[in-house]
Amino acid sequence: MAAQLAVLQMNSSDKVEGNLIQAEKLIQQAAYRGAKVIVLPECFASYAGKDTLQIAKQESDSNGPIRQLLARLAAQHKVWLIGGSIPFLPKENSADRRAFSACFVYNDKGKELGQYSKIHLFDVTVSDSKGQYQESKEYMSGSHLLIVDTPIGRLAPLICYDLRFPELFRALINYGVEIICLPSAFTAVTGAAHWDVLMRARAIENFCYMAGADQAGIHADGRETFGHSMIVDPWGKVIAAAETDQPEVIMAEVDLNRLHQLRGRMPSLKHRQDQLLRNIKVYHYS
Ligand SMILES: O=C(O)CNC(=O)[C@H](CS)NC(=O)CCC(=O)C(=O)O
Repeated sequence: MAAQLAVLQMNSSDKVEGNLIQAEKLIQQAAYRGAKVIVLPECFASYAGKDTLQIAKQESDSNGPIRQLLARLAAQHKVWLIGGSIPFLPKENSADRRAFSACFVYNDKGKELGQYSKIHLFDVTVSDSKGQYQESKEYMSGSHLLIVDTPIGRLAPLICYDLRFPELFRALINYGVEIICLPSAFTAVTGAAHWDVLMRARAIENFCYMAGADQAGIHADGRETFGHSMIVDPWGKVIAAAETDQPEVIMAEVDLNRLHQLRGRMPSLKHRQDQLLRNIKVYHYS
């Protein structure tokens, strides 16, 4: 059964209220156009602000206003929401000074199913106006994966920089995942160099759909994100992409029959030689 998957491209500021209005408008648009699953971008509620820990504590349980809004919108529009990322600090970690960057997932009845917290943190030097990124200053790494069985397929969220770690995608494929969602805030510089290639590579090597919801444009601290939100099919074809660097809804059909047909015709996932590679002999002449 083919069904609609949507990714939202946003330009989030450091003002929560305006961002939530932007997110709600785009969710409404996507639902109106028939989306069954909607993916929000990384830091959709607040980006490049100074409120990470404050939001993380406010959202420490499902009564947090942002988590409540996502649950309400999912039920109201009867859509699954892959909730981008928000800062999150569970009560048991309340003494910590850093948060998790968490993607909360909601089914179409508004039930919060769980969250994935970003594992790989972007401590990187980029030749842009910000230069030195140190995500680990504000965030801690997550330590689990989340997989949900949705009406359009078995789906898992990862977040942004995770895209550069192919082993993480393989771990998900080993559990039968068919759609990998990537809430992101790729920098304009590294996005221009790698976003398209990495998104297509992950889709090709795992025969999965890739749904990248990216931040776009200029943000509160002057940093620029790449946009180019896109949906890539299991053959590596970009089947839907943002046409602008403005907030917009990008949608495509997911066809699981085609995904499994492709995996059958090119069973590379079955041809893996993990066992051999684990104990492989290596001859190194220098
Ligand atoms: O820190 C925050 O406030 C929110 N998090 C982000 O914007 C994160 C870390 S700075 N951005 C990325 O991970 C970009 C990855 C990327 O661009 C790449 O892998 O090339």
